[in-house]
Amino acid sequence: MTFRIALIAHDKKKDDMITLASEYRAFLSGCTLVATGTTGGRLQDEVGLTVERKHSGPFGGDLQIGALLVEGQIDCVIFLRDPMTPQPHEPDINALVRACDVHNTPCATNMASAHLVLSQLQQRAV
Ligand SMILES: O=C(CO)COP(=O)(O)O
Repeated sequence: MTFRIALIAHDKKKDDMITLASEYRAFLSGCTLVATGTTGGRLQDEVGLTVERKHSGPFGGDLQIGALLVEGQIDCVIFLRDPMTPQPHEPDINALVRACDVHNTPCATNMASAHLVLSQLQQRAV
């Protein structure tokens, strides 16, 4: 079984995303991955993952991923949000998280929940 996973991280959480993706690299390399622009670029360059890159978050990337999710093309969202820094595209961020709730799609917004979700999916993929 293969999963379609969206990976997104705010700037101060991008190092955490790289750490997370490196830890789950073997599993993630067997998944279909989509990411916002800058996050996706780092995942490609630093972890060697193949990632479909959407626009950067402030330029609509969260909305693009939200649209895919609404169309049933995303199984899980890992969205490492920065709760300490105001974001210019806060409405887009809220729209994506809301879409996850509307469509009952797992959405991990911090490292602890991301580990739980990815380890569970990894087990199911075997
Ligand atoms: O802002 C983001 C999510 O809201 C992330 O966008 P980037 O991956 O392009 O930095």
